[in-house]
Amino acid sequence: MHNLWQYQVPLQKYMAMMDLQETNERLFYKLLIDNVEELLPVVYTPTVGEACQKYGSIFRRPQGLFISLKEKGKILEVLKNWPQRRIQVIVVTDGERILGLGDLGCQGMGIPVGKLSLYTALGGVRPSACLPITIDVGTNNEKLLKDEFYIGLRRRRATGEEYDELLDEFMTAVKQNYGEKVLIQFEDFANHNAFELLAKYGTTHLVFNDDIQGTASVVLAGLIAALKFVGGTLADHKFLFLGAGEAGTGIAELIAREMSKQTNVPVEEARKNIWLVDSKGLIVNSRKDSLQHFKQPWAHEHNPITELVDAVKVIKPTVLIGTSGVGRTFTKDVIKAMASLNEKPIIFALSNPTSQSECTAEEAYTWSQGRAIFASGSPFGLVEYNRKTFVPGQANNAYIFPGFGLGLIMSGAIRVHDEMLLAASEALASQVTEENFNRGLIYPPFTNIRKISAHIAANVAAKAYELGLATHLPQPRDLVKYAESCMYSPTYRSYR
Ligand SMILES: NC(=O)C1=CN([C@@H]2O[C@H](COP(=O)(O)OP(=O)(O)OC[C@H]3O[C@@H](n4cnc5c(N)ncnc54)[C@H](OP(=O)(O)O)[C@@H]3O)[C@@H](O)[C@H]2O)C=CC1
Ligand SMILES: CC(=O)C(=O)O
Ligand SMILES: [Mg+2]
Repeated sequence: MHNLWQYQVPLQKYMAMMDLQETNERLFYKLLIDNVEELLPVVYTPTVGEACQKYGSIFRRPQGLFISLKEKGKILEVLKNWPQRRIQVIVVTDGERILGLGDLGCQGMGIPVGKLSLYTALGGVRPSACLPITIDVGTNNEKLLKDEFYIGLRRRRATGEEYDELLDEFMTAVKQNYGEKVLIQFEDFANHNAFELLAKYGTTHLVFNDDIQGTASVVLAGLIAALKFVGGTLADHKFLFLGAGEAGTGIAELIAREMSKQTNVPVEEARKNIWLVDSKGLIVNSRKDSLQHFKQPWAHEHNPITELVDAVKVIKPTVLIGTSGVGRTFTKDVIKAMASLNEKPIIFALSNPTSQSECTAEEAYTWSQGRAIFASGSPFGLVEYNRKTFVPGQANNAYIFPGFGLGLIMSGAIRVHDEMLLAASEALASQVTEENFNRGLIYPPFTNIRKISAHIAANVAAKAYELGLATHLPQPRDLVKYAESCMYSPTYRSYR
């Protein structure tokens, strides 16, 4: 830590951490686990975003496997080049939607690398069982195509059949090489591929889309905890989203399912409490014909509204969630409108990295006169307002996927089921202690994350057994203890 503190610039700290991961993996994980709150923003959002943007010029060595269009027909051979054989989790991206930073092509590799280091540090999956993969089908980022340090194919993105065939060969090769119990986490694909990949491979492979499913689970947990402060059940609340893509519609659907479960109303009915705004305005029935399929369930009967602030005033949400990838879109007028409608407005600005956050923590607290229940995707520090200290929450899927993955691995699950996402949410929400609530927290601190992950893993595994999707039999009696016993720990022996 003393060495790291020599660096002032976050990107330099990131590079120092990546060097450490390469040269002394155990120390890297020991450091990350023991200093998780300080180092998460270094190896993960926001710094990993900058690292991806500059990946070509800070490149030292490949940290994961690159599979490009040039390897078509040989993907199985490429997989066999990876030195580790017993892989349990693959995080794969094609780099088209890296955080809220857009198409970063092959430079998106920073994301699978970062996510997998959290699988180990936060969820205890062995580092050697983790495989980061970037599929290089080109990039439409003109700046990168002209950048002399760009590390990927210099061509525009493959689409249609060319893309589908490469992905299909990849998915088949993974199953052939590692069996059906390897977890494939799709990460930061653009939504025109993400939903289809999940639907296509969800019935044949153990796949999980972190942006759609992991985000939904973490936000639902935060909302369940937030109800302690605002009162009522989910069904008593009205939700408005800015952004109707993977994160937005994924969260909306899980909330609707939980509502439907709690109140015994059909999910179609529950959806009516949830409204979404995209780049063209409120999603309403009159737009139905031109909407992508994942937006269709949210096209309710209403007049068109283009401005968010007007949508807030008319829809009167109690919860406002930002999943637009565009920074500073929760303006003073928007937050003030939320605060005039609600005693305690729930405001989540989920877009990453910090530059893309819909508002800052300080803005949310000051513009709501200290009444907002606020969480963001990237971390914000404490905020002082009116002689009170506010602790913003971090609603990031990093709370969920490490424990979720561990639960799948330890039960030998062969498919992911939506019920498991609800199980993960409930486990996370249950880990918020009375003491946390007294400090105004809706998420437990990351310092306890390994214990939290063990609880999430246990709940997810229990669901896998209940649904008959687990293959590791018999079911262990104490799943939390079993989860803890499965976790990799970078311990140092004492020779004294
Ligand atoms: N906190 C967390 O754990 C997570 C955060 N995220 C963050 O969420 C953001 C979005 O990700 P994702 O859902 O995958 O991206 P998508 O591209 O799938 O969706 C983005 C959505 O935002 C809409 N949008 C874009 N610009 C505007 C605007 N100016 N006003 C209103 N709506 C707008 C788009 O509209 P249209 O459809 O019309 O183009 C689209 O519906 C990213 O920044 C990402 O980092 C994602 C996953 C997890
Ligand atoms: C956190 C995350 O997965 C994202 O911003 O895409
Ligand atoms: Mg992501």
